Amino acid sequence: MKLTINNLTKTYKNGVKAIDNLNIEIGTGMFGLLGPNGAGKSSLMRTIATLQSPDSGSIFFNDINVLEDKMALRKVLGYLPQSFGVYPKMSAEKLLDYFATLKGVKSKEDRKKLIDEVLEITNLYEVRKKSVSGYSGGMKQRFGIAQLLLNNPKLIIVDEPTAGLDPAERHRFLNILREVGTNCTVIFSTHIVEDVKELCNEMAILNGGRILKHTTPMDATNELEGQIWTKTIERSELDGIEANYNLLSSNYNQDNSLNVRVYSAEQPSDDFITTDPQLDDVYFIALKEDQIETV
Ligand SMILES: Nc1ncnc2c1ncn2[C@@H]1O[C@H](COP(=O)(O)OP(=O)(O)OP(=O)(O)O)[C@@H](O)[C@H]1O
Repeated sequence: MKLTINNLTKTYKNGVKAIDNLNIEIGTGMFGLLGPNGAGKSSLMRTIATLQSPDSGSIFFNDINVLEDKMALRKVLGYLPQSFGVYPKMSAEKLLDYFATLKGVKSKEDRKKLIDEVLEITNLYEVRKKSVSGYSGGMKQRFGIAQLLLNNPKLIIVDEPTAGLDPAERHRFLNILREVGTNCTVIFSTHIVEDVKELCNEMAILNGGRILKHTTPMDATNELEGQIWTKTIERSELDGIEANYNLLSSNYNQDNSLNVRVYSAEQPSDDFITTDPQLDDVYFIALKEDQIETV
């Protein structure tokens, strides 16, 4: 399985360049697309999902020319948008039956088998008779996965699916995605670094419509070994640290002191100690370096 994107560019009518000459290759497995608000994640995903056209560039999924043959891609695509809109007052079972009919599953028996299967996978079987409009946020997201599984997709695109979920629901959702993502390409967008760490074997950091880094979570953190330094400071010292060092993040402790994390090839000063690099560090470094370059 291979998704290949070359020189993709999209500028909206208001002049915002949401995708800027983007090139990437994505293989089988869970791929995390990490980026801040407005980075272009949804624009990229909608373009891959054939819901909007780019200005230029090409997208291939295996041998399907996505921009030329939208229908061929749609047959193998499962897409969960950022917001699904309002669900009708219909049970999950009935709504899935409606979607399966739309997707061309003609036999009632086949539909029943398929629907039971996707309800089991998404842990919704017990609540299949309940109205989807009354589901919690997490259940709705799992229902979104159930509906996209109906056509046995080879390419699954999920746009910020964990936004707004409580920790238990988020966990349940990620576990389901992990299960369905073993034999296909799953592109998963998020601004939560932890999601990528937990779920993805490959990742890219996106900002300003460009790929800043394409890596694996493990390689990315290994690369920073020995270059992340920490110390505990008082709140009043923070401005000085920010002015003198490459500050990545600061977190409050219970006693209102702060733990700061600094990026430096050498020990910044005697009172800093090295610490294990985290994926957050990778993300902050990529965004900082991009900021410096674009200034
Ligand atoms: N239909 C549109 N018309 C004009 N500008 C748009 C449109 N959709 C998105 N944009 C702009 O394009 C840029 C990229 O937006 P996009 O929604 O793709 O980013 P994102 O990474 O998904 O952000 P978020 O995490 O906030 O959803 C932003 O500046 C956004 O305001």
